[in-house]
Amino acid sequence: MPRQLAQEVLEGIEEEDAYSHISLDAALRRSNLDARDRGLATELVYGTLTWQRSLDTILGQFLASGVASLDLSVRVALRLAVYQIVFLDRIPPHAAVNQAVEIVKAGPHRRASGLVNGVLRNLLRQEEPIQWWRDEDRKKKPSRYIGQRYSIPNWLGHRMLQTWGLRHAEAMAASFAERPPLYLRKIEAIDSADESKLPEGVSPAQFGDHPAIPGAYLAESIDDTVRKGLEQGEWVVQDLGSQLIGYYTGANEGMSVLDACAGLGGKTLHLADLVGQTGTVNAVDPVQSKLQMLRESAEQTGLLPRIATHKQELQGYIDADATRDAPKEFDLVLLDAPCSGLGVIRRHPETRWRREKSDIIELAEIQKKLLEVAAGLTKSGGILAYSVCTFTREEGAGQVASFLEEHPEFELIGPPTEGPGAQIDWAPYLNDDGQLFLNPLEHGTDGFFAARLRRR
Ligand SMILES: C[S@@+](CC[C@H](N)C(=O)[O-])C[C@H]1O[C@@H](n2cnc3c(N)ncnc32)[C@H](O)[C@@H]1O
Repeated sequence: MPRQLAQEVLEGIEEEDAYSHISLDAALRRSNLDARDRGLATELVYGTLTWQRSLDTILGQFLASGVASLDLSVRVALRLAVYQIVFLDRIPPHAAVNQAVEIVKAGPHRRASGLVNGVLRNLLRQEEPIQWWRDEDRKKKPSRYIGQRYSIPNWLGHRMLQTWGLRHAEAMAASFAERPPLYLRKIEAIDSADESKLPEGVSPAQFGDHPAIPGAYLAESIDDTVRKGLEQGEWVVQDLGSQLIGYYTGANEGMSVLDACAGLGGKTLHLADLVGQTGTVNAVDPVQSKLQMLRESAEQTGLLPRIATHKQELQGYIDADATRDAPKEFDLVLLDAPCSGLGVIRRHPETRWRREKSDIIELAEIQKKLLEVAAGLTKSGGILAYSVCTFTREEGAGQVASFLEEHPEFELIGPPTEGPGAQIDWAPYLNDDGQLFLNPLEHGTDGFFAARLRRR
């Protein structure tokens, strides 16, 4: 059953451009799989999507006409089986082959089951170690080498190479292919570090021997106790990097905050926590379904009274009818801008195959426009915090540098020295300019960039 579920989810992702986390969540909710099988189905979906390029290279060695010529359901069944055979060691290879053959027999292309059986049996018969990259490319064609070995497009390999050099780029690319840890945030736990009541398998999140991040916890899995805590709104699932952005903004008791691109509200809830009962958070996003989910989580966690939502493009927030009476100047504006999302490809592996090089330029243009609007909504003496979940310079440090050139009324400042964010030892997370740079290799978090600007 878990393989069948993974097959259906993967077909949907490719056929309908669906998002992996949304499709998988929905399929798991419809199924009656137990915790172990849910774990396997999740591993199969994310692993197969992440390693798709490598799986296709391996399959190409056994298919005269290549992988692209196969029908979708056959291609997916083969990828799933190869992922289990080559990348997982707890599944007997023959079980993976038999399941793939059964899945194809039950599908629309049952005549291809012989081909599937033949290809996979040939793979099992292979005596040399399976390799999906060429060692000699490391020196001669390093972008291709990184792309092939770590299953990313060559252009992305090239980007990483330009940013970090070969050795570091390789380590980064490897870390981007790993499964991300599960982080939780305890609601209203900013000042409490009561570890005695933690459920089993949940421990405070910290970097090396630096002090633990208040309210942040690492969980081995979502067991019944954690699930209950999530349902009762005591915890939320939130990556540690995203939690650090909340603290980095400098949000503090009593502030009026604008969360200019609120989305599902991961950061909105944290900001609402940080501003306390006397503060407010206005959350803007053009997508109604996201704001609806934001409101549901805010209700569940008891934070809704501090939050106002506005279904609006930020550009329209300033003068639209719907927001005529809403505040137009804030102590703190967080612009968590739409971006290429290359820092979160562990969680959304399909991004690797959907993003194109040209997207980065287009997104940087959008971010530039949004920054202009966000700046206009920041009070004199107030803070404009800018963040993206990617590592490209155009969308991060480069974007901020060109904003500062055109806006002498803003200055770049380091991490907060007051309020809850001042409790954090920021040294391990900052670049030379005091901007936040987080990544899975060094910090175990998703990849984020953030900068804090003060209106003079
Ligand atoms: C990076 S996501 C935000 C993630 C969110 N802050 C969180 O922590 O969960 C960017 C969001 O910007 C929204 N967006 C896109 N264009 C926008 C615009 N013109 N004005 C405001 N929000 C916009 C998207 O709908 C998306 O939800």
